Amino acid sequence: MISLSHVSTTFAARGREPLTAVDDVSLEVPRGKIQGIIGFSGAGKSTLLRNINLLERPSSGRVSVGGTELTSLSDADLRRARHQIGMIFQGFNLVNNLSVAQNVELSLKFAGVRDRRERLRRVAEALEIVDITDKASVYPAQLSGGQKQRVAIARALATKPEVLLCDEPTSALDPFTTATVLQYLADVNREFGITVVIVTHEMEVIKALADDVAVMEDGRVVEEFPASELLREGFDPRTSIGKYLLSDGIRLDRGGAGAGLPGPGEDELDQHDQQIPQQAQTHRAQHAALAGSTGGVH
Ligand SMILES: Nc1ncnc2c1ncn2[C@@H]1O[C@H](COP(=O)(O)OP(=O)(O)OP(=O)(O)O)[C@@H](O)[C@H]1O
Repeated sequence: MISLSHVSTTFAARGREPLTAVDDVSLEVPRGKIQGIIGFSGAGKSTLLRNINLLERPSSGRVSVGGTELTSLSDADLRRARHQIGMIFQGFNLVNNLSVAQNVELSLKFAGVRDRRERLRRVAEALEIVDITDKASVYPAQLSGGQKQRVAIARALATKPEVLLCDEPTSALDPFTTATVLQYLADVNREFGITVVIVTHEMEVIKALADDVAVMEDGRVVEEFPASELLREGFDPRTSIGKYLLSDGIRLDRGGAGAGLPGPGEDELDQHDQQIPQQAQTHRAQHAALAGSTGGVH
């Protein structure tokens, strides 16, 4: 689904040595998988993530998403291709003077969805997915961090992307809210088959969510392994940061629909005003609804 081939990104700064933030990285992320990218601060994780949708154009190498080589597209074609790639950020990046619904609608306007009724229908669907319909007319300042991130997820999903890029999506959130946001990401991945790439320095997030892990250091991917290895007794990562991943963390239920969170108890989450998604019926209905309009999610 995502293929990075010998990608390097160098930042030039006047009067200073150029800095190679991403150094000859090749990485394959199969369709429907959740790829974690982990590493200490400054390792090049965010730059690599931004290389995937060419928010940061690599200095060299090739980037393909869904069989399309983005690095060879014209600007106009790249703008179109980017609609299949959603992105969420640590700081949520909502527009403060627009309501929740208007924030989500904005991404559809950018994606060229001209029919207002179609936009509103898709806004409603996207808000349903993250159970935040009741906040549609509220402004971002009136939302908690977790609610803001759920709106950001809705905004990213509204254009029906095949890929969701997540740049430290839970770093600004407390552990309860983190678990809830991760559960939504796990659900979206499972229900819609969206391929997810998540950059984080939070080892617990990787252990809870990722299928595969790439460890970055000094711009390079120094180690890759399936996340399941982290649970295997005797697993011994080669790198020091890989070893650090072995510390305990949150566990999410990645199993069947309707499953709760085995990390914080459901009671605690309910008390925390962050509802676990109604996976079973709601998502099946939404999937059918989304799949029914303009080509479907997948
Ligand atoms: N636009 C830029 N111009 C110049 N240098 C940059 C730019 N963006 C990133 N860098 C540098 O590239 C290196 C990698 O940065 P990057 O943000 O990708 O790392 P990171 O692993 O995501 O770090 P963090 O976890 O702190 O966000 C850092 O040294 C950073 O200062």
